[in-house]
Amino acid sequence: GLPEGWEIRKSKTHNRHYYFNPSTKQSVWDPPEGTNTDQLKEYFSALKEEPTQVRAAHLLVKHNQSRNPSSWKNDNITISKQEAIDILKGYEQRIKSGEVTLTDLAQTESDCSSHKRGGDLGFFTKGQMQPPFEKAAFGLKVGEMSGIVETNSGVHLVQRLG
Ligand SMILES: N=C(N)NCCC[C@H](NC(=O)[C@@H]1CCC/C1=C/[C@H](COP(=O)(O)O)NC=O)C(N)=O
Repeated sequence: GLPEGWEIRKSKTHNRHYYFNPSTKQSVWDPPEGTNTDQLKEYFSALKEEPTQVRAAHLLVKHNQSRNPSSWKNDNITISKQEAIDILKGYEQRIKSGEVTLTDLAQTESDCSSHKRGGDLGFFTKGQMQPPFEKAAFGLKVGEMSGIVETNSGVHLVQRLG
């Protein structure tokens, strides 16, 4: 709901939002002339729903294109990305059927060192994890599990814990 050319920025120093116009380089604290204040209110209330940090567990299957194709399980991972996806699809079905939990399966099957903690990565804010993983984790409700997420580490299932 901002007039053409304006965008909302978050000031870290003042921990509040301001309005910036990249072409004129103007930055102001109050919404510029012509702002649709109802839409602005909706924007900020939606923003409040998005958490600043989440806690998530993941089950990672690495493959031969992974940035670090080795893990506690296997010091030389050679399976293809498609094979990794097929394996993860199998895990996904078993978790969805209620046969096992992601946490249990991650303990023995995840190629991440977090397997020791059932895949639990603890709380993290934006900017810490690779973007596709962050996008998936922040888009989940607590308890919800993602579909297959691809990062440079490999392919993952992600479950939000908190
Ligand atoms: N802040 C916390 N708890 N730890 C730092 C995480 C650093 C972050 N890691 C990831 O994004 C990958 C994908 C999601 C989880 C994750 C775990 C990777 C996967 O294994 P790797 O590809 O490294 O061999 N193992 C650890 O980092 C990154 N920016 O690289």
